[in-house]
Amino acid sequence: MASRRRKLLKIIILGDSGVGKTSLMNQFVNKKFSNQYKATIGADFLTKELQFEDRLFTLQIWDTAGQERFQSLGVAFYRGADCCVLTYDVNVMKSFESLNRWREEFLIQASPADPDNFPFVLLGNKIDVDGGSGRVVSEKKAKAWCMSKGNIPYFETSAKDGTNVEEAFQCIAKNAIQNEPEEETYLPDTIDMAGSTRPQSSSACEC
Ligand SMILES: Nc1nc2c(ncn2[C@@H]2O[C@H](COP(=O)(O)OP(=O)(O)OP(=O)(O)O)[C@@H](O)[C@H]2O)c(=O)[nH]1
Repeated sequence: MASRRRKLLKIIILGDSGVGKTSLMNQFVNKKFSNQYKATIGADFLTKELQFEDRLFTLQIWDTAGQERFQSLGVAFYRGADCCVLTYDVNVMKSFESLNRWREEFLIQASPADPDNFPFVLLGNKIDVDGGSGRVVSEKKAKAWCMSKGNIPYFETSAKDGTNVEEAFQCIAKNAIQNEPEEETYLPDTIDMAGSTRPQSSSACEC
């Protein structure tokens, strides 16, 4: 039987410590959420398969450490990324103010061929907290920032109740697919990736 090949898409999630990067990834891949906080050390990834227009893809989603003392990622880690997900907490102004730094850091480390057109997606997380009464970053302010950076797609999410998580990752996948060059990285169908989960299928979005 002919082996079908899956194209590998590398997604990197960046943002301040505690904004919910790990939780967003777990909600998307495993449909699970935990209230407990466990700091990410270095980076960790989960994978998920998806089908888009008759082609199979494997999303390799890298969750990185927000805490400076746990950041130990070199240039090699960032290279080859197909989409970068910037994340902040809508209830914490400092996490929003850090976005410029995270974006710059990514562009320096990954040095994409066309930095002006590299796909970023912004997630404003924890919109569920206190029914939204404690938020300090308005949607308008976040969208203005996105516009100033070349119209980055923006989603307001809750990793806790799942609001917009599927939609956001569909958009992330679509942007990653569009960014992937003709020379593609493929995975054989039989590969067993350490640390990965058994993914579910889904299709990409219109974003
Ligand atoms: N209410 C609420 N809590 C959340 C949400 N997302 C994450 N949390 C909580 O926020 C805390 C931090 O979440 P993490 O996902 O570990 O944050 P992180 O950005 O990965 O943190 P680092 O590993 O330090 O970079 C945990 O206690 C989560 O349960 C959300 O959407 N709503």
